[in-house]
Amino acid sequence: MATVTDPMMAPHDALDRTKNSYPINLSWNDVSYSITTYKKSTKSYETKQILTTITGQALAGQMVAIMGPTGSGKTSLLNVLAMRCPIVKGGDLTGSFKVNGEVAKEKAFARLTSYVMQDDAMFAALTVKETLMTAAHFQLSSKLSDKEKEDYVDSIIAELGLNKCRDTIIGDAKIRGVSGGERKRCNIGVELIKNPSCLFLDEPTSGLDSFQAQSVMGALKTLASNGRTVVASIHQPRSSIYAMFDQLLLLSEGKLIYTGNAHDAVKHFSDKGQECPALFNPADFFLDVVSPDYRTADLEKESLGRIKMLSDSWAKSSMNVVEDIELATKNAEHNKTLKNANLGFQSSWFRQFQLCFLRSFITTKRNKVATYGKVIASIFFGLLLGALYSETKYDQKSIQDRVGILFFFTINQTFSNMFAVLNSFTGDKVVVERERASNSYHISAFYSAKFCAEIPFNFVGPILFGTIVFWIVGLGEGDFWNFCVFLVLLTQIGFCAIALGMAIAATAPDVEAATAFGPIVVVLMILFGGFYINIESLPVWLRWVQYLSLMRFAFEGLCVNEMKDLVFSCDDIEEGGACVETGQDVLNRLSFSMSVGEIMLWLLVFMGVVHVIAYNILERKKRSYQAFNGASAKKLKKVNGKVN
Ligand SMILES: Nc1ncnc2c1ncn2[C@@H]1O[C@H](COP(=O)(O)OP(=O)(O)OP(=O)(O)O)[C@@H](O)[C@H]1O
Repeated sequence: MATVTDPMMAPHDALDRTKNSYPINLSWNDVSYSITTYKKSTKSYETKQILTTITGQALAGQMVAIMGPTGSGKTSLLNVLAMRCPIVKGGDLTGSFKVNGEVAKEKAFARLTSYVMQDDAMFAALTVKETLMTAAHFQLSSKLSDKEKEDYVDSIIAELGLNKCRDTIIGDAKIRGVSGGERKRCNIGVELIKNPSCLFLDEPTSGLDSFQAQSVMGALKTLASNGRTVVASIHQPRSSIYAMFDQLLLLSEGKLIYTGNAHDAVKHFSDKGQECPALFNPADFFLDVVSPDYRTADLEKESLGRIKMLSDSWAKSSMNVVEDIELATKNAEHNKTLKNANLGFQSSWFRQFQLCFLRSFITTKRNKVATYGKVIASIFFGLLLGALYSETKYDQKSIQDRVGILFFFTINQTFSNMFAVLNSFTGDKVVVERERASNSYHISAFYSAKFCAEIPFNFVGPILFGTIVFWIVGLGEGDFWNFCVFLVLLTQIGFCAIALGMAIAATAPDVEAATAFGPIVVVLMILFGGFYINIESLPVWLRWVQYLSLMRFAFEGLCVNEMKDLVFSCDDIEEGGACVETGQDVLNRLSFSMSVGEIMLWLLVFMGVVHVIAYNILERKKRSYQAFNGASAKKLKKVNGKVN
């Protein structure tokens, strides 16, 4: 077993993963959680009671199961115990929760604990080893060598039985990767990296077959045996898994039915007249007894009556108390650790940037279809467009051709860059949320790394496309300097579009919302782009919108670069027709009056402002959690005027 420096303590305090130096004992009393919402149909406030006066404890060295039928409040209770109950409007959390007999600070507690969510949030293109190594670089002290970190990761891989798939990518619905069980174990491995003293797991066996479930729970039991506190919500454990649990907390309809020694539960139920048949899995039996049965009115009445009897009798039971004082005395020393836990980051900002950059870069690079597809499509469309506009000369017809092709460049450059980042950035946010909860990095390091990693792959295609078309069509009179300015403008437009994509992705709650909102933004920018309607023709009260349109200035920049020195022949004009003799006349007609330098500066400012907005949105989206004693219920009162 690897020995590694404890991430929370002095860097040279050796810590053996086979034992836990900082035991954590949790106790909670009368925990209730409700959500009050305003129902338009009844025009009144309704309170949904999710948890009702839950009392219990989870001690170091124990594996605790939170069981109950679906919707009984398992995840809600787990969130409360992990101090990660999301703030919901109208949410009210009351009761007390103590760590080693004392009230704990959320950040310090988060440092010593890990939470394995039900949905595995990892980068699909990274292998199991790369995923765990990245977590190790984020979570372990930078004073450890890479070799030490690798040994540590290898020990976790071995412990979780992931050796066979260590170099297989995680995968997702689109790319085939590791199996569901391996994915789940890898997710647990990520949370084990910081060597937590206490581990919360939401349905760790969901989606696993019976054998895989047994092996995952076996690994967790070993962790608990090493002095850690393991609390897991679990749906229907097989009997051998149930036998691993030391404590059982059984819920039904948000109420406590039993909490205490898991092996005494059968006797407790028997005392209440609910006899578990011989050779029956106790877990199955408990769920049968505490599940409401809505099939018929009679069955519903009978089952709800039984649940009420069981929960009422438990509420009156003398076992339904927790001794905080005893826990506090026992663990006074360890509370120093909790108070003095190092809340800072384990690696420098630059290292965080480097790791986030590498991860994003690898992710994009491994998406070969998209990467090579973009290059091939750029060459193909470049040649096609080149062929289409190859007859463009310097006559009057060519004015429309030139303006048209430049607006096409503007749309293409904005669209392709923005949409590439919309998808990838929105997907990344789920992982980022988990990593932020474990204080892995500054969000600024992630944000800037993501932007930089997007550049190379989104850069090549459009530049290739622009180069082919420029030379085939003979834009800018084939002048090399003009070509350089053209490429700089294309690059700037691409950078601005990436920034815009990041801002939309940061705002949108998910990929669907981002891809629905993205086209609306693009269409608005096209309308105010100066091609379909002259900017001088815009209603005065709407003119300000043009300053928000990337395309308006991008298009002006490309037009000015192309047109400023051009002279057009009037040979193809019919007699009496008006002739536009110079490129400057075209610019005047389009109401474009800025110089290329001014436009480049404007694009730079646009990009900077969008980045600042996007970054701030992301920064503010950090999840905050519900405090005890109804802080957010007051919020509802304030917002809506009254609470029932
Ligand atoms: N934010 C919320 N707003 C309204 N109701 C909620 C909210 N969160 C949870 N609930 C409700 O609280 C109850 C308990 O939910 P919870 O997810 O804790 O149950 P669970 O036992 O984990 O269920 P499952 O086994 O299906 O995951 C459910 O009826 C759920 O609909």
